Amino acid sequence: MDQDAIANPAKTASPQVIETIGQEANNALVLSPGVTLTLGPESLVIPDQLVTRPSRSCLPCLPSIGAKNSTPSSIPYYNILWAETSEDRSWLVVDYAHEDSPHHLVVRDLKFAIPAQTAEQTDDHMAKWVENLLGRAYGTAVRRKRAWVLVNPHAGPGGADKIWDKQVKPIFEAARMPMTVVRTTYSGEAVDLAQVLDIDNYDIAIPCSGDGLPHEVFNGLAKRPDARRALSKIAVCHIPCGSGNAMSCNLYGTHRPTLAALAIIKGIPTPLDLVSITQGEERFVSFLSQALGVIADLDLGTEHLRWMGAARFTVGFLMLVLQKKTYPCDIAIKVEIEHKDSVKRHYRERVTLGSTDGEASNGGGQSKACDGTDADGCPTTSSSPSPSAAVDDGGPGLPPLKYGTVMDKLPEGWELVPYEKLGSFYCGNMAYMAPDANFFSAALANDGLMDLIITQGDVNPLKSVGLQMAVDTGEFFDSPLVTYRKVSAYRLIPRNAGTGGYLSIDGEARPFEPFQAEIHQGLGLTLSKKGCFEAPGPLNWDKVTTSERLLA
Ligand SMILES: Nc1ncnc2c1ncn2[C@@H]1O[C@H](COP(=O)(O)OP(=O)(O)OP(=O)(O)O)[C@@H](O)[C@H]1O
Repeated sequence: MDQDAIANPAKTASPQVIETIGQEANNALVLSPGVTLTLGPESLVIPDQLVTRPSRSCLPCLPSIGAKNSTPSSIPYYNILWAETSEDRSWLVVDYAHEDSPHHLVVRDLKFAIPAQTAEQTDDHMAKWVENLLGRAYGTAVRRKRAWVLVNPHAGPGGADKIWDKQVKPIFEAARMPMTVVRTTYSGEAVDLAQVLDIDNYDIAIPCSGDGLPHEVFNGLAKRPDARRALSKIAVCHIPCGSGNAMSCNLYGTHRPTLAALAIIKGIPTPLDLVSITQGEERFVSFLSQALGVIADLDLGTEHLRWMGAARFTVGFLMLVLQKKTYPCDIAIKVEIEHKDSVKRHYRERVTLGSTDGEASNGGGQSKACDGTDADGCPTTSSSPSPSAAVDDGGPGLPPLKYGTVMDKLPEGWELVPYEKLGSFYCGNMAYMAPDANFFSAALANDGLMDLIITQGDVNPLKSVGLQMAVDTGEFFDSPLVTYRKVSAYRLIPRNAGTGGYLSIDGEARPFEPFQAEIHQGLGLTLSKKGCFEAPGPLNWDKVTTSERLLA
């Protein structure tokens, strides 16, 4: 076969009717003798004749020349975005994402001609082959999800417009996703837009932003008269363009926009717990975290140090711990799992071990809130509801509040405990709060529980620094300086409310005033890679088994 024919199989002298090979009828697509596209176990195998390798660079430290235009010898199914034939079946196009550098993916087409002589069974075989390929590429993920995209041009360090245009949009286009794109023009616009969104026209919402815009989208959906349907119909996703990007880290295990885009294309629906917050007369939802104390001050109180870049957090942290700053407040907590060992056990029981590769996944869909005494030994949630609490009437709006609002009398059975020397109150719904900041390592997507961390402020500064470093090493959970509990509701009253202070909810500043929180299991919807968070879980959580065995 001459070189030209290899490059363009349509030019082969004697066109071949496409045939099948062996028993794997729909796995092989023969383009001409010896040129076969094969559906392998994990990837699409490209015949040697179509593989083009980049020329090697003269210096090992430089990328190979033409790397972007090369065709690999196989394409993992996960990277395949779409495949289709032209109407006359003379062309087959396979679109795929190719990670040609550690920093981004490039979308490219693989085009080649099918021999001219096509019979009816050829058409049929080809359609089946393409369907087979797409089936392997998408698994149970919905193809061509209809996306409502929001781009915040001011997110994080800037550049969300460019990230969207240059890196993300081409990948979504290659996956043939129908899209409506909106560029936000003012703060709060995403709330307004989500409130009136025609939810029957879309499957997913994709903020290209920090964590602020997903917070707004959840809240816009939550404000609708049909809030429950809207929140369970529209999967709120995230393209990371901010500086923290917690949502993307947890759901897709990355803060790189192109990898997040691919994870969204292949993502599977995952119910997500949402937390109702009441403050004054207001009720809104939180999907990520609530913080008061050192963490909130670091997040919101170091704006004046922004010129330092990421160093502002280190400098701000050192300033706070040297002052041994404390944040006196009163807190009533509806604790569901009190001890760290029980938290680990709860986590472990909801994690399913991958049967073949041993990979752990905290399989959210099966999880169940501890709302009664069960095998876990979880305490019962027997507190009497507050006067304004209502029985869930199954109405279309947000679920009624079991424990009323912050304006109500304290629910029966709740006790306000004084925390004179609080260092940090940090409540989380997801594990990572930023890349490499896995604060809530036992968090599950929809166990109907919030993870609550409390630390004291009057700690030796060196110990505080060590504690911060323990977040990086994964030893934070086990630190004796950390109280880690699973809770379903709480009320927090800062002592010096109204005097200025920082309260951060999903990373956004809220008035430094009393508020109450209550979780709703699986009220929201998102897409994740495996139906759970991409976080490793508490260190040594398997050791619980050993101690339990010893106890037994
Ligand atoms: N066009 C706009 N002009 C001003 N503010 C906007 C605009 N669009 C969105 N916003 C607001 O920007 C705020 C922050 O958004 P977002 O989380 O996307 O970025 P970020 O806070 O910079 O991210 P990070 O906290 O990770 O650095 C949100 O409250 C949102 O309402």
